[in-house]
Parts: sequence; structure tokens; C-alpha cells
Amino acid sequence: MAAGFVVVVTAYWLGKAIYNLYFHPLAKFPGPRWAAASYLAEFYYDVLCGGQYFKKVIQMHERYGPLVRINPHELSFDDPIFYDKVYAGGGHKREKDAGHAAMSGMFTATISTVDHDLHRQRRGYVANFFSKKSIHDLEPLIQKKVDILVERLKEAYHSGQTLVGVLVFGSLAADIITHYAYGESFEELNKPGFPCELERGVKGLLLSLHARRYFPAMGRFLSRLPKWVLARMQPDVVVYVELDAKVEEYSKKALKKREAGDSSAKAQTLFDALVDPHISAPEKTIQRLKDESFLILFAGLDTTARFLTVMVCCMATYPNVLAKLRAELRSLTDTLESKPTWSQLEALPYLTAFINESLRFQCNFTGRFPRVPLEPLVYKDWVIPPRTTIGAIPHLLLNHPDIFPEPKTFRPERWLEAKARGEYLDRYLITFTKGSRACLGINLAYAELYLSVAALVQNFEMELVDSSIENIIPYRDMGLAFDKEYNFGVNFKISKVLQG
Ligand code: HEM
Repeated sequence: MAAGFVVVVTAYWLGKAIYNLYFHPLAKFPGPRWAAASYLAEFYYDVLCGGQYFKKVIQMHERYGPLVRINPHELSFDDPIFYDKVYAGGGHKREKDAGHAAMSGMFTATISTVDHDLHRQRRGYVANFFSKKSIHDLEPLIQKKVDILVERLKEAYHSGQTLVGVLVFGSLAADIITHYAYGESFEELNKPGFPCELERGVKGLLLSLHARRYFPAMGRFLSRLPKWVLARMQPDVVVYVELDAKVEEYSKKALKKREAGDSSAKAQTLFDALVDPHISAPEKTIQRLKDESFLILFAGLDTTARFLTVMVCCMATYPNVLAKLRAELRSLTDTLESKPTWSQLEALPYLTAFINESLRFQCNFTGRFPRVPLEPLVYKDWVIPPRTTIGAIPHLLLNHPDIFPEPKTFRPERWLEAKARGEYLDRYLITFTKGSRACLGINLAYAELYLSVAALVQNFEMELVDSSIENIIPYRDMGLAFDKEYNFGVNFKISKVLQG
């Protein structure tokens, strides 16, 4: 019986591999045969070796060129000029790859919605909250949280505390996004030692990301395991599972509040918008609210925390860059009576160049964020069939030497020099991806980055502790990059307080 089963499975697997190699619509596309035949290699490198397949994909591009078949049904490209065609908006329909969508475990969240039209609908429920105008309205709250951060960092200076970058900035991002989502902040900044459980929860999710692609039911399975078993496997996963219960509670509360309240009242929070009376009942189930809530918490938290950590790392590593930032900011603040606003900061060329270069340099987005175009795409001599999964690794494109010469060098000046030549490098800055499924929180992210960097530059000298720029170089890809020890970012301390 068992032998018969093995024979059937082997025959099926062989038949599938032969189909993939010789009869699949992608059979003629360049790439190694072992990658085209089955998913075994990807499973091995990502699940068993811990996020190593992105390095294989980079090697494939070096060997086979800008368009490669990296698994039976997926292409990867390494050409910044082609980006806008794949990550398109407007009338071009872009679906998600079902396998990749399952990785987050948030099956009904906007980011995981496979169907193009349903995705547009879901994104539309909250899109207004992320417009530039809405984020300008939110600016006093963001500034207030940044001010709390500054006070907490001053305390850390006096106590000589070593700070973990992603936990400090995760606390800031968490307090802002939870206030916006639920109308009450989680008050992470006020907790001693910046524990930021939420950030650990995101890490727990990311560490199980690849396994979830192959075993989509894993999330449910993990939530049923006793906590001591989980803690033995990976403590950060426990935090993630505990968070699940907390988010469910918030979802139920939001739904009840809306049902009991005035149905014509304007939505004050993201949650109010998600339970709007005009939205149909199947779109307001507890599960959907939970999924969307997780998306907003996670998407708005770890990303911002990581890039602010990169910025601290660059300021501490390149004192000449910090000096230029400080001089430019001083020339602005000397003429102001109050703190600079986001709009005033955005107009500063060197600060903008610094933020752009930090979003590019060693970009910790090692995942592919693939799209599934519903129309055929033409790339050079190739016609890519409709419904082919295709993506690009932001980390790779942002290191493309044709667009960013000497890409491993951190040089904000490249953005200013390009502008002076009439070139707009910004169009190649794809850290937030592009098109109909690009980051919805981009305005919020920029407001947080500008206001936080300005506050850090004006108030502090920082130095790295037991860490260096090496700690932000991607070693593992778990959707986002990690170092060899499954951490990301640098530890630092405040070495001098400049104001107050
Ligand atoms: C530096 C900070 C940030 C970066 C670099 C970033 C980057 C990204 C990227 C690359 C995606 C596309 C993922 C995909 O294609 O599957 C995305 C999606 C998304 N981001 Fe961000 N993000 C940042 C901050 C934020 C913030 C603060 C929020 C606020 C809640 C946010 C909310 C979202 C949402 C809701 C999506 C899903 C959009 C959709 O599927 O239509 N992000 N982000």
C-alpha cells in the first residue's frame, strides 16, 4: 500500500516536472532547468535554509540576463525601465499570485486580495485616510509622538541606555498607527526600555512567511499549539499569536460601536471606515476586520521602523552627511519661530536626497512582491503570456548600476547631481512599489520619516553599539531582509544631546 502510494506520487511528480520543462507556456524562457522543473529548490533554500533563494535569483540574473524563470510558474526581471509596465496602474489589471498572497496569513486583507476588482474595492474603503490631505491633518499627532520620542531618547542618554533601532522606531510607528486605526494609541513609547511587542509580532509573522506559502493553514495550526511549545520553537511567534486575540477584541469593539452609534457620522478612525454602513455585510466579518487590521498594523510598523533604523545607521556612520543635514536644517529653523512642518522639510533638497538614498541603499525589501498582469506583456524579444506571475526584487533594482552607479556607496549627492542634469531618479525609487497595488501608506510613511529625521538631526549625536552597517546588509530574505542571526538593524546610543 505504502509502496503503491510512493510510486503514484513519484510518477505524478515526474510527469509534472516533464510538463514544466517542455510543455509549460514558460518552457522557453531563460533560467536554470532545476528551477523550472519544480518548487523543490525554492522550498529547500527558503524554508530549510532560511530565506536564501533570493541570492539564487540574483545569481540567475547574473548568468541568464534580465528576465529569468525562477520557478515553474514565475518570472523575475532585473530591468528598472520595464518596472512601470509590470507594476502598472490606470486601466491595467494586476492580480496577486495566490501562493504569495497566502504568505501573510491575512487572507482577506487588501494586500492579499488576488482579484483585481475586489482589491480596488477594498483599497477604496480606507484610501481617503491615506491621502496627502488626511496625513497633513494628522501631522500634529505625528509631531506629538515624535516629541515624546525625543524626550524618551534624552532620558536614554542620561541613563546610558543602549537602544535597539527597530524597537525604538517600531514604538513610534506603533503609537501613530494604532491611534489612527483605533482612536487609541498602544502607548509603546511610554513603556520603559522600548519593548515594542508589536514589532516582535511582525518579526514572528515574517519568520514563518516562507513556510506559510507552502502550508497556508499554518497560521491556524500555530494558534492552536500550547504557548510553551511555540516558545520553544520561536518566542516571537508567541507574540504574534497573542496579538491575534487582541486584534480580534478591537475588531469586535469597532463593529459594536458602529452598530450602536450614528450611522451617518463621519468615520474618525480607519476602523470606523472599515465598518461603514455602506459596506456590505460579507466585507465586515470579524475575520476580515482582523485581517485588515493586521495589515495596517504590520505594514505601517516594521517598514517605517526599519527605514528609520537605516537612517540612524547612516547618520552615525557618515558624519559628513550628518553635518550637511544639520547645516541645511539650521538654515531653515533659524528663520522659524516654531518647529518645521512636513511641507517645509520636504522642500529641503539635501534632507530629501538623504531620505531617498536611505530608501535605496541596501534596501531591505528582498521579497519579490510579484504581480499577475491580465494582458500579455512584451519585453525585448519575449512575449510574456497573460496571467504569468512576474516580479522584481526591490533590493536588486535599487542596486542597478546603470541607474545608480557605485550602488553600494551611500551618497545622497547622487540625487542632487541627477536633478541638476535634468534627470529624475525618483522614478526609479521603487521602495514602495508602483501602480494600483503600491504602498497605500506612502504619505504617512514620508511624514513620519521627515519629521523623525529632522528631530534626530536637531537634537542628538548618535553612535552605534556592537553593530555596524553590516547589520543592514540583507543576508536572509523573509519577505524583508534579516541578518544571519535573524535580526535586522543596528543598536545605538545617544552620545550627545544638542538641545534642551
Ligand atoms: C518606509 C515605510 C514603508 C515602506 C517602504 C512600505 C512599502 C510597501 C510596499 C513595498 C508595499 C507593496 C507590497 C506588495 O506589493 O505586496 C506596501 C503595501 C502597503 N503598505 Fe506600505 N510601506 C511603508 C509604510 C507604510 C505605512 C506607514 C502604512 C500605513 C498603514 C502602509 C500601508 C500599506 C498598505 C495598506 C499596503 C497594501 C496596499 C495594497 O495592497 O493595495 N505602509 N507598502
